[in-house]
Amino acid sequence: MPLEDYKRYGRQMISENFGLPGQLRLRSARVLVVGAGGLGCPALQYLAAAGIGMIGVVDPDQVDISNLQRQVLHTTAREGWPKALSAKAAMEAINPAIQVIPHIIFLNSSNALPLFASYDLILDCTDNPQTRYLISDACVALGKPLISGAAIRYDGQLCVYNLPLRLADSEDERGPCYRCLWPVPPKQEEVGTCEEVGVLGTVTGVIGVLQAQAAIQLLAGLGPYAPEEKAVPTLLTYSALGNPMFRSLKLRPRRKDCLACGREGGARELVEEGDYVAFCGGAREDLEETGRRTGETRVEVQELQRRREGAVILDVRSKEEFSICHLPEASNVPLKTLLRDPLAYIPPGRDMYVLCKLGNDSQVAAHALRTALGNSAQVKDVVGGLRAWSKEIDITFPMY
Ligand SMILES: Nc1ncnc2c1ncn2[C@@H]1O[C@H](COP(=O)(O)OP(=O)(O)OP(=O)(O)O)[C@@H](O)[C@H]1O
Ligand SMILES: [Zn+2]
Repeated sequence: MPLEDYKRYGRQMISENFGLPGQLRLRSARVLVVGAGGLGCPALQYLAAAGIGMIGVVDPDQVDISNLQRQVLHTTAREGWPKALSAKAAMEAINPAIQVIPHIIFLNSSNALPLFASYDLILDCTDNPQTRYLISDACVALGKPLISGAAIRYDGQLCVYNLPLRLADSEDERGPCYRCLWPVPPKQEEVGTCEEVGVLGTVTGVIGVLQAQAAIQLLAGLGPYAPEEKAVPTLLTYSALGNPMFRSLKLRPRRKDCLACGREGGARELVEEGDYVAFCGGAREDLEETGRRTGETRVEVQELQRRREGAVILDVRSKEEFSICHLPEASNVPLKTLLRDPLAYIPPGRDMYVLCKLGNDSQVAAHALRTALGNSAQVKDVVGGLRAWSKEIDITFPMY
């Protein structure tokens, strides 16, 4: 090892059971991180600092200002850069001795297997179910451990799938895979994204750092991953608002009927079939596109602008979103509250405009109101919501 590395990594090398062998294992390791977003950034930052010899970064996306609250490797000055390149620049500034390989691609069933083959360990730092199933199947097919993280709102999860249970044994006994735990994908309407329901930067930070921690421990053979230990696969859950904040659940063994790990060659077949989008319920419609579709009772923001004085405007966003910005004439009834008793919110005989951020929730609300009224055209929803308002009517109206 170069002399200066003794100085750079000294504090971790002197930790119990780490030593020079631990550092050399990190140095010769190849780790792939899929997603350089909220989870990927903190994970990559610590993997780079700890001296993982080769780190691959997969992300097709570009840095946006709305990412910076949690995607801590990116900077305001690098807005518009591919995230993989921005992450590489930040990681090399921390540690020039490591090799960072950017892959500016969307991971899919055609590129996953050849890409994963050159790495020892995979971190799933993505944010959608179809990619999670793909990554897991590819890891099972190639026998790679998968360190999976997830975070939304104030909550997060960490799990090591396909975990080699006895690192010292040649016998390939593994813990469960992602499909063993989640054989059926979540319903699309239950999959809230960070854009829709929010996430705290510190929550993705906690989980991303734990992913890096698990990677370092696995590679260096520390704690439950020490050669003489038998690893116990667990699911760790974190809730920033909870008490306790952390809970650890011991996982059941692999499912014998698992489509991926329960039969020889199953995982590879699944990857090759590449049916992930359909399996997870088909493509999600683009929010803005759905919001643009017009119908009889759907009005454009220009009509709302003309009719706003004296009109009844119902804003169905959450109270938190309403508190960020709203039209002065609007009153706030969050969608969930409205759906419980739509009739309670209908003003007798007056036109009502239903409004939300993008024009999706307002359609659901307007439909419920109309049904409660017996299909009256009195209720109109605003196409494109407040985003359209801020683009087309008032550019000083804040968009978040
Ligand atoms: N199949 C995939 N291949 C490569 N990267 C992926 C894939 N799926 C998701 N990602 C990346 O994972 C990252 C997840 O980051 P994060 O959850 O913080 O959300 P985001 O997409 O950056 O932000 P927002 O949801 O607020 O728009 C994103 O950068 C995204 O591009
Ligand atoms: Zn399985």
